[in-house]
Amino acid sequence: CVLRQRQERSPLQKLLDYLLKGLEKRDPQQFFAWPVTDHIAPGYSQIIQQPMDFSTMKQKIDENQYSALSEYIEDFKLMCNNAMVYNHPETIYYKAAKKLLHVGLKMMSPDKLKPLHSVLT
Ligand SMILES: CC(=O)c1cc(-c2ccccc2)c2ncccn12
Repeated sequence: CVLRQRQERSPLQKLLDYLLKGLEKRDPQQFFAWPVTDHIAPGYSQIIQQPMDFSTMKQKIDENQYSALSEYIEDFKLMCNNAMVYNHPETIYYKAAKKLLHVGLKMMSPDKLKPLHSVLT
C-alpha cells in the first residue's frame, strides 16, 4: 500500500484539534465521545436526523472537511442540541449537553480566540 504521507496540518486544523481537546475535557463521562446507538438510546435514529459526536468531528478535522471555525461550531451545537431534543430535561444527558454547550461556546467566543490568532497563523 502507498504509505500515507503525513499531511501538513493547516492552521485551522491545528486550532480545531486544540479546541476539540478542550471540549472533550468537559465531557469526562464521555457521553459525547462516540455516536449514540439505538441500542443505548431506543429510537434515536428515528428522532435525530443528523447525529454528531466528538469522534465524527475529529474525523472531519483529519479529512479537512471544515473550511471555517463557524462550520465546526455548528457541528458542536448540533451535537449538544441533539442531546437536548432526544433526552428529557431531567436526564443527566440533557443536563450534560446544556452545560457543555454553554461552556463550549464561551471557550470558542471571539474574545477567547483572539489571543490565539497570532500564535496559530
Ligand atoms: C449524548 C446522548 O444522548 C447519550 C449518550 C449516552 C451514553 C451513555 C453511556 C455511555 C456513553 C454514552 C446516552 N445513553 C442513553 C441516552 C442518551 N445518551
